[in-house]
Amino acid sequence: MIYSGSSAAGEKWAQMGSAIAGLMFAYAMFQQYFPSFLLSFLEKQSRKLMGYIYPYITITFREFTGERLKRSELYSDIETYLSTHSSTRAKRLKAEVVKDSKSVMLSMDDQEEVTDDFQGVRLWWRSSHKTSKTQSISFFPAADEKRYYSLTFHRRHRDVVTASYLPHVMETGKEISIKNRQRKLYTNSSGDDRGYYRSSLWSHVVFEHPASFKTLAMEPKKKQDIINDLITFSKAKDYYDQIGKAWKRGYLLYGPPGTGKSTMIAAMANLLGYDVYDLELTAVKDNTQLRKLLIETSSKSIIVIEDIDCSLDLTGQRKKKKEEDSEGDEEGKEAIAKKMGKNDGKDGSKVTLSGLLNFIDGLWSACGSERIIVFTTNYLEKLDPALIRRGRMDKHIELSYCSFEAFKVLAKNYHQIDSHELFGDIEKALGETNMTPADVAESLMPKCSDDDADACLKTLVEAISRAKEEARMKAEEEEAAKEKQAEEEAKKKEKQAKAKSEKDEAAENDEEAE
Ligand SMILES: Nc1ncnc2c1ncn2[C@@H]1O[C@H](COP(=O)(O)OP(=O)(O)OP(=O)(O)O)[C@@H](O)[C@H]1O
Ligand SMILES: [Mg+2]
Repeated sequence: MIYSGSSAAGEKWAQMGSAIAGLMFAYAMFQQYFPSFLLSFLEKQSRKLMGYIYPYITITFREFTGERLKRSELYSDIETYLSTHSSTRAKRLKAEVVKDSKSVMLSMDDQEEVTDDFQGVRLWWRSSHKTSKTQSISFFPAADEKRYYSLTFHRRHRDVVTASYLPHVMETGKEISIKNRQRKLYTNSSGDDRGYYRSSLWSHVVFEHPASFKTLAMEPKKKQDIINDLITFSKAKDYYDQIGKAWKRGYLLYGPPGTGKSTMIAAMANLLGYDVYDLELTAVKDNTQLRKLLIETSSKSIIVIEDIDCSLDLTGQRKKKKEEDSEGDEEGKEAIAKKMGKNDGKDGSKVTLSGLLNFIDGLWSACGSERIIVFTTNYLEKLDPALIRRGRMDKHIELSYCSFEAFKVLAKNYHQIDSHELFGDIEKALGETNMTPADVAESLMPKCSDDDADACLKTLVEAISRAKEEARMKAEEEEAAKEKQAEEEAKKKEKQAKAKSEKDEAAENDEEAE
């Protein structure tokens, strides 16, 4: 239980404060007139005396610790813990919006004091801040103001506080923040777009994509298989520890445009409650920046690199490598990739294949945990085998043209129907034509308020037969082009043969004349 700062405690502390001030003054007088051995004796005794009359211990928890001014996790946990425990009691509160911008989290304002009871122990929490007195101009406005929480308790409860109370605060704080977590969609901005020095490499917006596995059009068995894989991964911390692998998993989503690759990433994030880091490789300066970006990602996140084949000329690097280096050892790879990196400089990014491979599966990839890396591509065959080998991309998922099973999911999403007389025709037509789920979805979407399921399904049947006709014409055109090419080649060959025979004849005539 937490109560707001009781006046009894306040008075008690005020009295103690004046007693201490008196002692300090007396101590200053002693320092002037007494020899040092007597001073140290008196110091010891006064400390003992202080122990009797002021038996309280205070622990301070600062907001920022460490060199990189990283916000202390413990501070955040305490803040969240006190937000639920103290907001009903404290009189001055700060408000912050959380979770889908629908709820507000209240936390203690500065200089506010609350008390908490834990296993019969009374504790006092106080939030304060110190403003730096230096006159220097700072790049970091936040760094001048140092916030901290102080926790005061009787020294006889020291063991309870350190062994049970603080872990309880951390655990409860973490639980509450997971519940309130507002998920984020991050993107990496190029260096110039960023604000002042030392700001994060990532910028973010709230992640609110409505996609889910329920609405994703796909064969049910395949879908369930992916869901099971994801859930198993998210619960496998101990297993990954046991087998000595970093707790991460790579997915490669491939298939033609409009088959639901991006939609599936959103569904994955929604299923697991992870943040999404959409990594734009072309905006990454070099391999060092790529590593920094990786370090700055949080756990419980999905790192996405869309259209990996377009992001960098990775295959080109590898091909060159193969030409120049037949051994295929790791060092060779590094050297060639580095060389190619120089060439890449002209289009703004110096990220190399080697840098990317290290990002996914190197030593640095193990810092942080519970991360999923997803690559998407339209052309699987364009990718370097090193990039998509198991361990880097553990699970390869093909998203292909709309099957009848996938269509049924879309029909249910868009019109809440499980069957219809047109389903038979649609099943037959979809079996004969390649149509993406995006195209099917577009036909199923009502175009005016009068459009019902009947109308939309008819539109779809028409769209499929149009697509079939287009595909037939395209195939015919291709066939005609092929025939034309073959004809031209035959003509060319004939011409060459004729020219050769004429040349031979001329040579024979010359010989005869001689
Ligand atoms: N399998 C699917 N299930 C549900 N909707 C889908 C599916 N595939 C595509 N769509 C719909 O089509 C649109 C495009 O899909 P999406 O962006 O996921 O395709 P993509 O595979 O990422 O394409 P690209 O390769 O061009 O990036 C989405 O808005 C979505 O509504
Ligand atoms: Mg996409």
